Amino acid sequence: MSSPALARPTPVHRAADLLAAYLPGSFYFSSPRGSLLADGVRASVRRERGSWADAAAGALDAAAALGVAEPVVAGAIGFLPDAEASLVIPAVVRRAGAPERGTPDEGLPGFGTTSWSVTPRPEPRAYADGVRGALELIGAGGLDKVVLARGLELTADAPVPVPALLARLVRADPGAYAFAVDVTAPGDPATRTLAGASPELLVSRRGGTVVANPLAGSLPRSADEAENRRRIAALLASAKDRREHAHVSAQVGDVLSRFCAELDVPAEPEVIGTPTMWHLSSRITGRLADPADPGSSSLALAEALHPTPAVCGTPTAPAYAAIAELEPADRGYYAGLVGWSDVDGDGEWAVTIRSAEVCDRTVRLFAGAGIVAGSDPEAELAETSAKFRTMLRALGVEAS
Ligand SMILES: C=C(O[C@@H]1C=C(C(=O)O)C=C[C@H]1O)C(=O)O
Repeated sequence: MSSPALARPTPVHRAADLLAAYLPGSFYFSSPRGSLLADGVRASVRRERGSWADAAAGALDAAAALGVAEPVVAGAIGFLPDAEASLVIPAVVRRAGAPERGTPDEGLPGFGTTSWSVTPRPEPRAYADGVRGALELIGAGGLDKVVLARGLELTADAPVPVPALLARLVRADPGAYAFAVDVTAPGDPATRTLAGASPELLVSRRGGTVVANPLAGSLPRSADEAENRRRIAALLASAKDRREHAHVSAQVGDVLSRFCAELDVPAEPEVIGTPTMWHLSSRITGRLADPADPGSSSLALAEALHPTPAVCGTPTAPAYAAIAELEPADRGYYAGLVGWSDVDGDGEWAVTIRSAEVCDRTVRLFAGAGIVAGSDPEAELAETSAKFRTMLRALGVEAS
């Protein structure tokens, strides 16, 4: 329960208006809790050493001292420990409710006339070989789970309209954590944007209440409802998927227990669906021991949790090493985190999966799958293909 001093003003904007006002260079983030659109840069958050959360707290305090009402830090952090990050204190922040569900499809911007060239990196066969390599590392001991990803590089015949892409992502799944973040790096030929619709909440914090919702253990969604019921039952009954999931919920629970006075980790996962996938899911809730501690901000919690075994593996260090050995490309912002955190420490951070980096006519995307003893290389390859569909459909590359 937040005290009156912490209460946010009622949003004055409609969710659809915020989405329509997004332009490349803005920051957009929507979730079942609400939407946020941020424009302009009051300050960039930089760190020499130490955590992003400490750097962000310093920047938020400096903005508050200058009289900025309710400053927010917003942006994304890449996968690797020393990865690139794009975190700013925006000049203007607008908030609205969650995206409305069931909006009619007319007026949905399309990519109808765009033709694409699609290059898998690596080739699907090489990915399946990588999964075999991961199974060997697991068999040798010291590694229980590793998440292996593969990439696609797409080139369109015209610049990709990121506002249309974002609108299509939100329309396809209004319950997703949808985002678009400017991640332009020095040397990029044009604005580079990370956009996506993630099903996975890394952590959210409101007052003293913390929620994390790790996912692991997946099957593609079918067009046939009877088949979907079979798949949901199969996922719940699969010992391999349960093991894959248990690594994640245990680690997330362990990390949050360091911050929480009360913590509820469900004994059993449930199944959640996206328009393209089914996932085993654990909604973990807790109450912070000391919500006033700056070390318990939503960004500090997110950094403590990242990378969970949902995107890296268990134990973390050998999983990082296995990814460096077996994945040919740097993940960039994929499998990192995206979100916002305010001056009270409240905020939301999602895992940057089902995402792509878009720069002019090129799109780079990744999808991964968790490998444990008993994983089948062909099934893992098929799982990554299914996970690509979230972005490919939104880009109009693949018919739904
Ligand atoms: C790594 C991805 O997804 C993650 C891996 C999952 C799995 O292995 O079952 C499920 C959901 C995500 O936590 C991805 O979408 O690229």
